[in-house]
Amino acid sequence: MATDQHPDPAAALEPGATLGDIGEFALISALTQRFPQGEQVLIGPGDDAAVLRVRTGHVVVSTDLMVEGRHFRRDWASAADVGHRAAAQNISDINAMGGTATSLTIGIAAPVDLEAQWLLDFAQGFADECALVGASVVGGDLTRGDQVVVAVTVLGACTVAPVVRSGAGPGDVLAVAGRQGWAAGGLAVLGRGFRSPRVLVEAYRRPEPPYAAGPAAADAGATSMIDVSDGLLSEVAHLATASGVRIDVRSADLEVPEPLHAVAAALGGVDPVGFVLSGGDDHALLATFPADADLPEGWAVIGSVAEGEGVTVDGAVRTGDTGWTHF
Ligand SMILES: Nc1ncnc2c1ncn2[C@@H]1O[C@H](COP(=O)(O)OP(=O)(O)O)[C@@H](O)[C@H]1O
Ligand SMILES: Cc1ncc(C[n+]2csc(CCOP(=O)(O)OP(=O)(O)O)c2C)c(N)n1
Ligand SMILES: [Mg+2]
Repeated sequence: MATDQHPDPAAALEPGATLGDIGEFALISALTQRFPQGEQVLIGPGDDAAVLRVRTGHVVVSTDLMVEGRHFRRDWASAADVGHRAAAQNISDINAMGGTATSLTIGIAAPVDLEAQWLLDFAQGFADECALVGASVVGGDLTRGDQVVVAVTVLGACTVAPVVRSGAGPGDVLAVAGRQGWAAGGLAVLGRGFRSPRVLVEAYRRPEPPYAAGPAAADAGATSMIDVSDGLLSEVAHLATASGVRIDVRSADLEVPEPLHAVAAALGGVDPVGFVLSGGDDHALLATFPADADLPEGWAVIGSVAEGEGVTVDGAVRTGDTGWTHF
């Protein structure tokens, strides 16, 4: 529902045309034309704020930033990949509460000499990822910056009570859903200047969070849940701390895909399980369930919850990397 319509500059975009060539309002128009509006949207992009219809008694909200050079590199991923990732990492936080994303806003800072096509491809990737869960981009902001920075806010809804980090209890099992460690393998490969194994590089560029697994876990009685953005062990530690329990991860139960073995060998014989234990960026889900719960499809047990505190791997505290930290 854009009210400030301009001709779509993508239709006649000169090759290499920059943001400076196109101008702010034509760019906003071109961006919003890529964002279809769902039936929950009463007023979408184009006014001072969006207006949404709320179906449940509560709204789930999360926000995440992506900074060029830190979360992505334009020479390592296409604009569409970065768009997919920006949407995915936000939608995943709603998934990790057991909810479903409904609407997102997207703030973008970008250099004046950035190719306009990059921004439009980014928007298309973002919109395509949102479409996987039926969410709409309902607004945003556009400003000049020295590097590309993307700030996304996502709103969602839960049909049952949200699954928080603090509900794990002794006797529960720890389970994972989705790929874990693949993106870290891809990042390691790109960091060494290689482009294969392709499946890992693609996993880094475009994560595939298990969007159905969050609501399914909530329905199945999950006692706590979190998504893996930083690293499996550091996210398990968040569950353990918030819940006041000790969580043990059984390394033999972790799936280590074949390409990770190949990368680990190529990197001089490092332990491939390390990618799974401390890798981020895949947005797998971790949840605890009562021991007698029927785990929904896609979930696999990888550990157990006991009285105490902290995280152990095979009963021992693991020294070394547990996940990404910014400071
Ligand atoms: N600048 C901030 N102001 C307020 N709350 C914040 C800020 N940064 C992080 N938080 C909150 O701290 C919690 C942990 O943040 P974070 O580690 O980024 O979680 P996630 O991995 O789910 O994105 C979240 O509830 C988040 O909303
Ligand atoms: C170019 C590049 N270098 C390194 C990484 C790895 N990396 C950067 S931030 C991050 C953790 C997740 O980001 P964060 O901002 O902490 O997300 P949040 O936990 O708030 O969801 C990881 C694994 C990357 N994705 N891209
Ligand atoms: Mg965050």
